Amino acid sequence: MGSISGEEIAPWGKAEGVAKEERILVSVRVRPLNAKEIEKNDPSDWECVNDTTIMFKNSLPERSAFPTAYTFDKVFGHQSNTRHVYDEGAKEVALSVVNGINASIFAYGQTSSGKTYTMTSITEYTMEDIYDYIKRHEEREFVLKFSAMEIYNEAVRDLLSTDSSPLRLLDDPERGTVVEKLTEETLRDQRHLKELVFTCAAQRQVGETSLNEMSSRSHQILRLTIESSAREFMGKDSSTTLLAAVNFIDLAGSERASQVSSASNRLKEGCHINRSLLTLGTVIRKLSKGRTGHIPYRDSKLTRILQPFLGGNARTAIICTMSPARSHIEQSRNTLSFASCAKQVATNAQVNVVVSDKALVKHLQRELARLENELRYTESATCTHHSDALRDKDAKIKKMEREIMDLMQQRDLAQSRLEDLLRAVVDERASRQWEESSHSSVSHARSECEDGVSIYDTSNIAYQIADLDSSRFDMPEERNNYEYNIEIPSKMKSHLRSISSPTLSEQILQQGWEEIVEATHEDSEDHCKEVQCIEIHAISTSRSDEFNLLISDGSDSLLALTDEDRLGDPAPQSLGDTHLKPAMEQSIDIATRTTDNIVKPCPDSSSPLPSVSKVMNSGELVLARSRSCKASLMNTSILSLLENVEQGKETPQETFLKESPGRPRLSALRYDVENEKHSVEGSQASEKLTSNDTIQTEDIKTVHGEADANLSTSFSGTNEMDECHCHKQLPSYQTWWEAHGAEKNVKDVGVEAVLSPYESPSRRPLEFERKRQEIIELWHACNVPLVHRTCFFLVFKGDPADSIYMEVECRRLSFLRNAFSHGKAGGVVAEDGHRVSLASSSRYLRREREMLCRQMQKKLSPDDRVRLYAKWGVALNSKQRKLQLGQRLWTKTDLEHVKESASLVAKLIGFVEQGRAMKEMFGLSFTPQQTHKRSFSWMQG
Ligand SMILES: Nc1ncnc2c1ncn2[C@@H]1O[C@H](COP(=O)(O)OP(=O)(O)OP(=O)(O)O)[C@@H](O)[C@H]1O
Repeated sequence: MGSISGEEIAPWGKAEGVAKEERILVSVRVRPLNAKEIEKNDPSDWECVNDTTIMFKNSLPERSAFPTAYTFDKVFGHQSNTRHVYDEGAKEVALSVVNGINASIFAYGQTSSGKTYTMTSITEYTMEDIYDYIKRHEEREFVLKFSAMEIYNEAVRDLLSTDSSPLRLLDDPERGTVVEKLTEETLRDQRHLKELVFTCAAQRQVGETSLNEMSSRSHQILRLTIESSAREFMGKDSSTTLLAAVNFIDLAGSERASQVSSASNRLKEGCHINRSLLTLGTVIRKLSKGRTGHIPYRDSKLTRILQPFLGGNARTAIICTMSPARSHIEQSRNTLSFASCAKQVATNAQVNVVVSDKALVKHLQRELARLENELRYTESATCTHHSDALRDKDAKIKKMEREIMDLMQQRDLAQSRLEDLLRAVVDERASRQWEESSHSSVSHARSECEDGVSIYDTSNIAYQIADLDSSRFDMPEERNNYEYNIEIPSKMKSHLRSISSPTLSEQILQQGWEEIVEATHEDSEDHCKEVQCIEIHAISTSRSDEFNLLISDGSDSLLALTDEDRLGDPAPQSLGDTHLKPAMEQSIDIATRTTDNIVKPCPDSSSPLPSVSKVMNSGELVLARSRSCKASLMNTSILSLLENVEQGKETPQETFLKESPGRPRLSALRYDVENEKHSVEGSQASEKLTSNDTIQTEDIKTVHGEADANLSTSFSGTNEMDECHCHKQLPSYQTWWEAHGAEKNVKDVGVEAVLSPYESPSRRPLEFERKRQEIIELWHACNVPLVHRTCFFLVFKGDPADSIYMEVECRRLSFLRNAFSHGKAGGVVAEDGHRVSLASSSRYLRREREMLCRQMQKKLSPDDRVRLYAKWGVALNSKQRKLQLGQRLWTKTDLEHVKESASLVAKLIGFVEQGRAMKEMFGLSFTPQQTHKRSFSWMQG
């Protein structure tokens, strides 16, 4: 140190922009006791024990908060001269300016501590060294500028101007705070500089204080700005300029105003001085803790102007001056405390390189070219990546298109095969039926039909073909509960219309429909269980004297019985006319081909055929449908199950099995019989039937015998089809159905429904989930009974063969919901004139929940109930807990809730899954059947 050589200067441009963090260089200078202090015998309490440590000589009182020793970068005792202070405590920092680094040298201390004394000399030494450096570096051209200002009473004054009016501070986006109109003299030489410094000293505000006759009452800032450029490159594109400034800051005294006994203007100065110094102290303290948070540079003009030199882009040295006298102990401690804080402050000085316009343009052009290169490389890399990705995607798309084509071909093939199969089945059956019944029954059956014969189709698709062109649903008057109907598929209808014999049409339709169902199932063997059983019951009603030829299972046949029938009118013992016998025998044959679990319903000995013959002979018959076993299940098994549940009976699995797929009539009878017990209109016939609960073929015989007997007596000879029955009592349920868009909804339920959504094996699980969720929401929307929901939910679990049932359930529910929502606020009108509405179904739901509550008492142990209350969020200390639990079931549509609800309801009703038979029971029971008034039909009002 001590001199500046060319080597000390960073190579031009190399240090450009490189910030170097370093701490402020802090030194303390203790002046000698002055004359006054000596005169007052004010002892010196401070001793510089070495060049970095100063100690308080006297012992401190106990528990004193003040340290006895302070360490700084440099400590100068009273014997140190200013040259030494400069060399050790300021020179290195100050001369950074010639390297393009900003620098500032502060003098801080109380009045009369020697700030001006020290700073004046340091400024002078620095100037000398700078000019010395310039002399030794002729290869560079230097431009020196000098400016000076003072901040007096928070006003900035230009010390190089005679105009003492305060200057404004401006915020420049590039240069920071700038003093407006501040004179900046370009120095001609060193002497010029000395003159200016002298001028400043003369201009500076001084006054007398109790401690200093020539006290500097302002903060003085002398600024020397140095620009330097290598002469070699000057005027060339590559020329650069170093630009930096060094500040010499002689602060005003840091003492308290009270310590300065002076005139009133001194007190005012003190306030302003202290304000600036207070802010300076705060800034230094905050900077000493890091640059986090707000630094209040703008709180004073001093800190605002010096902001770049305080913890910023500058090297900084602070020389703290102090008096050793005991009388100034407090101020000395304050000074040392400030110095300690300043010691922690770090700055980030960097070489400030000014680039010429030409050089700047060149530099920017180079930078632009570099960036463009980078961009091109990135783009090409990205393009390559994208084109690869696109190729992959194209390949995938092509592969998927091929797969789609394959699947579509498979679908078309399957569809074509199915249609062929259907056509073949229907044709075969039609021709067979024709042959078997071609003797005489055809013409007779036709005449019967033309007279108003009502036919139920086999698949529980009830329709009436009194007029084939306008088939209507048969809906006996006394019915007040309904299930849904499904329209016959259009293909089947057209076949039906093409066949002249209604009886055959009915049978063909029946069998054809079953074939459709069979065709949609992978295992067609299972569907051979679907029994066609023709039973003929002659029914006479006292009101209408109508004759119905019923092809029916036990359920419907019983339901079709009028009061008079049930009262034991003798059945005809023989039938003279056997027009329908071949057809019925055929049906019976089919029935006998059923699997073992199906009770053969029509043994020869007790076949209803004689009765049928009799009825047919009368010419006043009602042809009831030959219903397959599956048709009966919906009306029988579940309903009987529910009835049993209500009556506290268990429904053992084996019983259910017996009653479900293979014993349609018996289960129906049993159900009806039990219902009849509760019916106001309980009949004698029913009572007879209740005497036998065991499911035996004999029962069936008995039942049929009874029925036949009834039929014989009810045959009272009316040759006309009751108009009322045909047009009023059977008020075109189909018309109602069609009017509500049901035909459109359901007519294609069969084949299309099976083919479309489930045609792709990969889509089946997804499609099933979607369909099931749709159904769940429709149940919710239509207030479908919980038992129905439960059974359906538990039965259909995604087997591919379930598709038709799911589709049918979905469509009929959609129809119902639409009917409810489209101007059917009062509900939909069933053909018997009863209104079925959301309100009525809601009432039913309420009753159903009450029923389930009663089951909870019977089926669940107290522990089970407590567990369930906890699970379902029913407070244990609340009242009517079972009812609360019941009311929580099936109230949401999320799958988890539905599963839980179904599980609990199934337990309560003793539900046991019955496999395919159970499904069929759901799938094809679409007819708006009247069941019993106490049935659980979910359309019940
Ligand atoms: N180190 C020193 N050696 C000898 N004399 C000194 C020293 N320091 C200061 N003095 C003398 O002390 C007196 C006060 O010094 P100076 O004016 O520099 O104090 P100051 O801190 O600037 O006071 P103020 O804040 O009131 O301006 C001067 O007469 C000066 O000559």
